[in-house]
Amino acid sequence: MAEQLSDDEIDKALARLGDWRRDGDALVRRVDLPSFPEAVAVVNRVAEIAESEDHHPDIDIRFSTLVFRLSTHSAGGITRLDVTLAQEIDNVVDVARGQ
Ligand SMILES: C[C@H](O)[C@H](O)[C@H]1CNC2=NC(N)=NC(=O)C2=N1
Repeated sequence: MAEQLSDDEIDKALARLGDWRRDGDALVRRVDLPSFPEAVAVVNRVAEIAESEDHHPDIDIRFSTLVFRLSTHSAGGITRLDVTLAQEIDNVVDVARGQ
């Protein structure tokens, strides 16, 4: 089972994950997409990745704005699984934006 990262390890991960912040026991990123269908397409792609890894984000969908919250429930905090998923979400968002 993945273990909680230390505060220092989380800070180092956040330095690489520029669009993410820490909120207590979770990594959080807000993403603004141009439209609702594009936001849902990002959610669907992230859902595929989450299923394949058996590691699932909390996702808030409000029109074309998404907020992802990543935490490892079984560990009670942030683990390497959350850092990996954050990077993968960044990749999905970049592709959706054509970057
Ligand atoms: C049984 C299943 O493997 C577990 O419930 C998985 C599913 N997805 C999960 N997702 C997250 N974010 N944390 C978990 O601890 C977790 N556990």
